[in-house]
Amino acid sequence: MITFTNLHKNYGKLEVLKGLNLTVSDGKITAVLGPNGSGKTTLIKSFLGMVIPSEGEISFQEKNIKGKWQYREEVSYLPQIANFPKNLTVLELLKMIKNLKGKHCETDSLIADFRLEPHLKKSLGNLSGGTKQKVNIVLAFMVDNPLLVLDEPTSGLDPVSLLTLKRLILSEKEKGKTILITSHILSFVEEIADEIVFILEGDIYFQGTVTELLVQTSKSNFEEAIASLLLKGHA
Ligand SMILES: Nc1ncnc2c1ncn2[C@@H]1O[C@H](COP(=O)(O)OP(=O)(O)OP(=O)(O)O)[C@@H](O)[C@H]1O
Repeated sequence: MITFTNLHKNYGKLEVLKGLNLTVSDGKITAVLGPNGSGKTTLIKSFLGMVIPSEGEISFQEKNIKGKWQYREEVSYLPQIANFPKNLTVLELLKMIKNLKGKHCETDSLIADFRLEPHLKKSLGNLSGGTKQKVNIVLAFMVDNPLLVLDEPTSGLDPVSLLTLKRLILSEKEKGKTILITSHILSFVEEIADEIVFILEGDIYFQGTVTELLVQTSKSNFEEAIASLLLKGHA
């Protein structure tokens, strides 16, 4: 379980998170939604220790994470933007990361699932955006960790790869893992998420299931329900 309590984050004068309170339950897929710039990545990076909150507390499995790093060994993270070294090949990068992890890493099935074999000997700098994202996905899923934090994993993927990713995430959930995800692909979120968290104006504007969101917004479909939340933010 991850708990954010009274989380504030300012970048200079810009107040991004304004006393946010959120609990992310174990064994569920929780999707964090919100307009561009609402603070989704900031929230995720605060949990990972990559952004230092201005105020507030974050705990993981009931322990405050402040100043700690060991908990990160239980977390697999897919960053929104992967900055790969351009001159390495895909295979070289995978080998390097496997060595650094020092844990068992399972890449063969992921490479096959995402049809990456033809790209293994290519330099990362020469890959298309979608293929780079597939490498990013392999890196995030290759270690068997109980918590997966996925920042825009759908970015640039074609429909077949999107389906492969969806199946992969659901199979990880079946193993009892906790998945925290951001995505702007609403059909994807609607299909996989157990819990929707909508961030607006620096705080949680809605938290609940898709069905609860439809009831609260009096809309008949998920897209319209999200649009109505977004429009409130622009009102
Ligand atoms: N290191 C930084 N320094 C200054 N401002 C930042 C920094 N990181 C993020 N911001 C600003 O904080 C706000 C929230 O950014 P964040 O990336 O968390 O949003 P997001 O909800 O993930 O957006 P998107 O949907 O576009 O990915 C934005 O206005 C962004 O420009």
